[in-house]
Amino acid sequence: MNLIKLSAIDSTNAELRRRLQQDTLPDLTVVWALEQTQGKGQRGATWTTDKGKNMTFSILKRFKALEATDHFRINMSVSNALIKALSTLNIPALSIKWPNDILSGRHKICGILPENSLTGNRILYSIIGIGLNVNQEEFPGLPQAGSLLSTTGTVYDLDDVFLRLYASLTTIFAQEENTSTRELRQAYLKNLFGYGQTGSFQIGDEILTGQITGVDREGRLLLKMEDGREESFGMKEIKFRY
Ligand SMILES: O=C(O)CCCC[C@@H]1SC[C@@H]2NC(=O)N[C@@H]21
Repeated sequence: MNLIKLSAIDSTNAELRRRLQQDTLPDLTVVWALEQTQGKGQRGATWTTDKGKNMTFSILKRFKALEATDHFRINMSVSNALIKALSTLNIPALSIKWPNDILSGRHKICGILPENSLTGNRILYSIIGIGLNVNQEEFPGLPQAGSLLSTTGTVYDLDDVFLRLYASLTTIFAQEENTSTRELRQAYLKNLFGYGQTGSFQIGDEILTGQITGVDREGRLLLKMEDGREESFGMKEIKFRY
Protein backbone atom coordinates (compact mmCIF):
# COMPACT_ATOMS: atom_id res chain seq x y z
CA MET A 1 0.00 0.00 0.00
CA ASN A 2 1.42 3.39 -0.95
CA LEU A 3 0.07 5.44 1.97
CA ILE A 4 1.14 9.01 2.66
CA LYS A 5 -0.14 9.90 6.12
CA LEU A 6 0.00 13.53 7.20
CA SER A 7 -0.95 15.32 10.38
CA ALA A 8 -2.37 18.36 8.55
CA ILE A 9 -2.78 19.61 5.00
CA ASP A 10 -5.01 22.06 3.13
CA SER A 11 -6.86 19.36 1.19
CA THR A 12 -5.89 15.75 0.56
CA ASN A 13 -7.24 16.02 -3.01
CA ALA A 14 -5.03 19.06 -3.62
CA GLU A 15 -2.00 17.37 -2.01
CA LEU A 16 -2.40 14.19 -4.05
CA ARG A 17 -2.62 16.33 -7.20
CA ARG A 18 0.56 18.25 -6.27
CA ARG A 19 2.48 15.04 -5.58
CA LEU A 20 1.25 13.57 -8.84
CA GLN A 21 2.69 16.53 -10.71
CA GLN A 22 6.12 15.84 -9.17
CA ASP A 23 6.19 12.04 -9.21
CA THR A 24 4.78 9.01 -11.00
CA LEU A 25 2.66 7.70 -8.19
CA PRO A 26 1.41 4.12 -8.33
CA ASP A 27 -2.26 3.36 -8.79
CA LEU A 28 -4.22 3.39 -5.51
CA THR A 29 -1.80 5.77 -3.76
CA VAL A 30 -3.51 7.31 -0.74
CA VAL A 31 -3.00 10.68 0.93
CA TRP A 32 -4.59 10.65 4.37
CA ALA A 33 -4.56 13.67 6.68
CA LEU A 34 -5.77 13.92 10.26
CA GLU A 35 -6.69 17.53 9.66
CA GLN A 36 -7.62 19.52 6.57
CA THR A 37 -7.47 23.29 6.69
CA GLN A 38 -9.20 23.85 3.34
CA GLY A 39 -11.12 20.65 2.70
CA LYS A 40 -13.14 20.75 -0.50
CA GLY A 41 -16.74 19.60 -0.81
CA GLN A 42 -19.01 19.17 -3.78
CA ARG A 43 -20.29 22.13 -5.81
CA GLY A 44 -17.49 24.39 -4.52
CA ALA A 45 -18.48 23.95 -0.86
CA THR A 46 -15.95 23.52 1.92
CA TRP A 47 -15.60 20.34 3.94
CA THR A 48 -14.83 21.01 7.58
CA THR A 49 -14.54 18.34 10.25
CA ASP A 50 -13.13 18.16 13.77
CA LYS A 51 -9.37 17.60 13.87
CA GLY A 52 -8.25 13.99 14.35
CA LYS A 53 -11.74 12.61 14.78
CA ASN A 54 -12.76 11.88 11.24
CA MET A 55 -11.46 10.27 8.11
CA THR A 56 -10.28 12.49 5.28
CA PHE A 57 -8.30 10.86 2.52
CA SER A 58 -7.89 10.77 -1.24
CA ILE A 59 -7.12 7.77 -3.37
CA LEU A 60 -5.65 7.76 -6.87
CA LYS A 61 -7.40 5.53 -9.38
CA ARG A 62 -5.93 5.15 -12.86
CA PHE A 63 -8.07 3.88 -15.75
CA LYS A 64 -7.00 2.13 -18.95
CA ALA A 65 -10.05 2.88 -21.07
CA LEU A 66 -12.76 4.79 -19.29
CA GLU A 67 -14.77 7.10 -21.52
CA ALA A 68 -15.61 10.55 -20.16
CA THR A 69 -19.33 9.86 -20.61
CA ASP A 70 -18.91 6.91 -18.23
CA HIS A 71 -17.64 9.12 -15.38
CA PHE A 72 -20.57 8.11 -13.18
CA ARG A 73 -19.12 4.59 -12.98
CA ILE A 74 -16.58 6.08 -10.57
CA ASN A 75 -19.28 7.52 -8.30
CA MET A 76 -21.17 4.23 -8.34
CA SER A 77 -18.10 2.06 -7.67
CA VAL A 78 -16.98 4.22 -4.77
CA SER A 79 -20.47 4.53 -3.24
CA ASN A 80 -20.97 0.77 -3.53
CA ALA A 81 -17.56 0.11 -1.95
CA LEU A 82 -18.25 2.45 0.96
CA ILE A 83 -21.62 0.87 1.68
CA LYS A 84 -19.95 -2.56 1.72
CA ALA A 85 -17.17 -1.41 4.03
CA LEU A 86 -19.52 0.35 6.45
CA SER A 87 -21.80 -2.71 6.52
CA THR A 88 -18.91 -4.67 8.04
CA LEU A 89 -19.12 -2.25 11.00
CA ASN A 90 -22.89 -2.82 11.29
CA ILE A 91 -23.72 0.83 10.73
CA PRO A 92 -27.54 0.96 10.62
CA ALA A 93 -29.80 2.02 7.75
CA LEU A 94 -27.06 2.72 5.22
CA SER A 95 -28.03 4.21 1.89
CA ILE A 96 -26.67 6.33 -0.95
CA LYS A 97 -28.26 9.71 -1.41
CA TRP A 98 -27.97 10.59 -5.09
CA PRO A 99 -25.48 11.23 -6.45
CA ASN A 100 -22.99 9.98 -3.89
CA ASP A 101 -23.57 10.92 -0.28
CA ILE A 102 -23.65 8.08 2.19
CA LEU A 103 -26.43 8.23 4.74
CA SER A 104 -27.14 6.40 7.96
CA GLY A 105 -30.86 6.86 8.42
CA ARG A 106 -31.39 10.44 7.33
CA HIS A 107 -27.96 11.67 8.38
CA LYS A 108 -25.12 12.24 5.94
CA ILE A 109 -22.07 10.49 7.34
CA CYS A 110 -19.83 10.51 4.29
CA GLY A 111 -19.18 12.63 1.20
CA ILE A 112 -17.22 11.80 -1.94
CA LEU A 113 -15.38 14.16 -4.26
CA PRO A 114 -14.00 12.55 -7.44
CA GLU A 115 -11.84 14.90 -9.51
CA ASN A 116 -11.23 13.37 -12.93
CA SER A 117 -8.34 14.05 -15.25
CA LEU A 118 -9.14 13.73 -18.94
CA THR A 119 -7.23 13.39 -22.17
CA GLY A 120 -9.55 13.70 -25.14
CA ASN A 121 -12.65 11.75 -24.23
CA ARG A 122 -10.84 9.38 -21.85
CA ILE A 123 -10.55 9.63 -18.09
CA LEU A 124 -6.90 8.85 -17.34
CA TYR A 125 -7.21 8.97 -13.59
CA SER A 126 -9.40 10.20 -10.81
CA ILE A 127 -8.40 11.67 -7.48
CA ILE A 128 -11.18 10.44 -5.27
CA GLY A 129 -11.62 12.32 -2.02
CA ILE A 130 -13.51 10.65 0.80
CA GLY A 131 -14.68 12.39 3.95
CA LEU A 132 -16.20 10.03 6.50
CA ASN A 133 -17.37 11.39 9.82
CA VAL A 134 -16.22 8.86 12.39
CA ASN A 135 -15.84 10.05 16.00
CA GLN A 136 -17.33 13.54 15.86
CA GLU A 137 -20.10 13.89 18.47
CA GLU A 138 -21.89 17.00 17.32
CA PHE A 139 -22.52 18.99 14.17
CA PRO A 140 -23.73 22.42 15.31
CA GLY A 141 -25.93 24.07 12.69
CA LEU A 142 -25.91 20.97 10.48
CA PRO A 143 -28.95 18.92 11.54
CA GLN A 144 -28.58 16.53 8.59
CA ALA A 145 -24.96 15.60 9.35
CA GLY A 146 -23.92 12.63 11.42
CA SER A 147 -21.03 10.33 12.17
CA LEU A 148 -20.48 6.67 12.96
CA LEU A 149 -20.32 7.66 16.63
CA SER A 150 -23.47 9.78 16.55
CA THR A 151 -25.43 6.96 14.92
CA THR A 152 -24.15 3.99 16.93
CA GLY A 153 -22.75 5.47 20.16
CA THR A 154 -19.46 3.62 19.56
CA VAL A 155 -15.99 5.19 19.30
CA TYR A 156 -14.07 3.77 16.33
CA ASP A 157 -10.39 3.14 15.72
CA LEU A 158 -9.46 5.27 12.68
CA ASP A 159 -6.82 2.83 11.40
CA ASP A 160 -9.32 -0.02 11.49
CA VAL A 161 -11.95 2.05 9.68
CA PHE A 162 -9.41 3.13 7.08
CA LEU A 163 -8.31 -0.46 6.38
CA ARG A 164 -11.91 -1.53 5.85
CA LEU A 165 -12.55 1.32 3.42
CA TYR A 166 -9.28 0.74 1.57
CA ALA A 167 -9.88 -3.02 1.27
CA SER A 168 -13.37 -2.48 -0.09
CA LEU A 169 -12.28 0.22 -2.55
CA THR A 170 -9.34 -1.77 -3.89
CA THR A 171 -11.49 -4.90 -4.25
CA ILE A 172 -14.09 -3.03 -6.27
CA PHE A 173 -11.42 -1.28 -8.36
CA ALA A 174 -9.71 -4.62 -9.10
CA GLN A 175 -12.98 -5.77 -10.71
CA GLU A 176 -13.67 -2.41 -12.39
CA GLU A 177 -12.78 -3.41 -15.96
CA ASN A 178 -14.77 -6.62 -15.79
CA THR A 179 -17.90 -5.09 -14.29
CA SER A 180 -20.56 -3.79 -16.64
CA THR A 181 -22.24 -0.45 -16.04
CA ARG A 182 -25.49 -2.40 -15.67
CA GLU A 183 -24.05 -4.44 -12.79
CA LEU A 184 -22.62 -1.36 -11.11
CA ARG A 185 -25.95 0.43 -11.47
CA GLN A 186 -27.90 -2.54 -10.08
CA ALA A 187 -25.79 -2.53 -6.93
CA TYR A 188 -26.03 1.27 -6.69
CA LEU A 189 -29.83 1.36 -7.09
CA LYS A 190 -30.23 -1.37 -4.46
CA ASN A 191 -28.88 1.11 -1.93
CA LEU A 192 -30.20 4.35 -3.40
CA PHE A 193 -32.21 6.40 -0.90
CA GLY A 194 -35.80 6.79 -2.10
CA TYR A 195 -35.43 4.50 -5.12
CA GLY A 196 -38.89 3.65 -6.48
CA GLN A 197 -40.47 6.13 -4.10
CA THR A 198 -42.09 9.45 -4.73
CA GLY A 199 -40.29 12.42 -3.28
CA SER A 200 -40.15 16.16 -3.37
CA PHE A 201 -37.43 17.95 -5.34
CA GLN A 202 -36.38 21.52 -5.80
CA ILE A 203 -35.68 22.52 -9.39
CA GLY A 204 -34.76 26.20 -9.52
CA ASP A 205 -37.48 27.93 -7.52
CA GLU A 206 -40.00 25.19 -8.14
CA ILE A 207 -40.85 22.27 -5.88
CA LEU A 208 -41.80 19.21 -7.89
CA THR A 209 -42.94 15.74 -7.02
CA GLY A 210 -41.53 12.73 -8.81
CA GLN A 211 -40.82 9.06 -8.44
CA ILE A 212 -37.15 8.04 -8.59
CA THR A 213 -36.88 5.48 -11.38
CA GLY A 214 -33.10 5.31 -11.79
CA VAL A 215 -29.96 7.05 -13.03
CA ASP A 216 -28.77 7.26 -16.63
CA ARG A 217 -25.27 6.59 -18.01
CA GLU A 218 -24.06 10.05 -17.06
CA GLY A 219 -25.50 9.84 -13.58
CA ARG A 220 -28.51 12.04 -14.20
CA LEU A 221 -31.38 11.26 -11.86
CA LEU A 222 -34.43 9.83 -13.62
CA LEU A 223 -37.78 10.94 -12.25
CA LYS A 224 -41.26 9.94 -13.31
CA MET A 225 -43.22 13.15 -12.99
CA GLU A 226 -46.84 13.48 -11.92
CA ASP A 227 -48.01 13.63 -15.55
CA GLY A 228 -46.33 10.27 -16.24
CA ARG A 229 -43.38 11.64 -18.25
CA GLU A 230 -39.87 10.53 -17.33
CA GLU A 231 -37.33 13.32 -17.07
CA SER A 232 -33.64 13.36 -16.22
CA PHE A 233 -31.89 15.94 -14.02
CA GLY A 234 -28.24 16.77 -13.53
CA MET A 235 -26.53 17.45 -10.22
CA LYS A 236 -26.59 21.20 -10.70
CA GLU A 237 -30.28 21.31 -11.62
CA ILE A 238 -31.99 19.51 -8.79
CA LYS A 239 -31.97 19.27 -5.02
CA PHE A 240 -33.51 16.55 -2.93
CA ARG A 241 -35.87 17.70 -0.21
CA TYR A 242 -36.27 15.18 2.54
O1 LIG B 1 -19.34 17.68 -0.34
C1 LIG B 1 -19.15 16.45 -0.30
O2 LIG B 1 -20.06 15.69 0.04
C2 LIG B 1 -17.83 15.86 -0.66
C3 LIG B 1 -16.89 15.95 0.48
C4 LIG B 1 -15.53 15.36 0.19
C5 LIG B 1 -14.57 15.64 1.32
C6 LIG B 1 -13.28 14.90 1.15
S1 LIG B 1 -12.32 14.95 2.60
C7 LIG B 1 -10.97 14.27 1.75
C8 LIG B 1 -10.95 14.89 0.38
N1 LIG B 1 -10.17 16.12 0.37
C9 LIG B 1 -10.91 17.18 0.16
O3 LIG B 1 -10.51 18.35 0.12
N2 LIG B 1 -12.21 16.82 0.00
C10 LIG B 1 -12.36 15.39 0.05
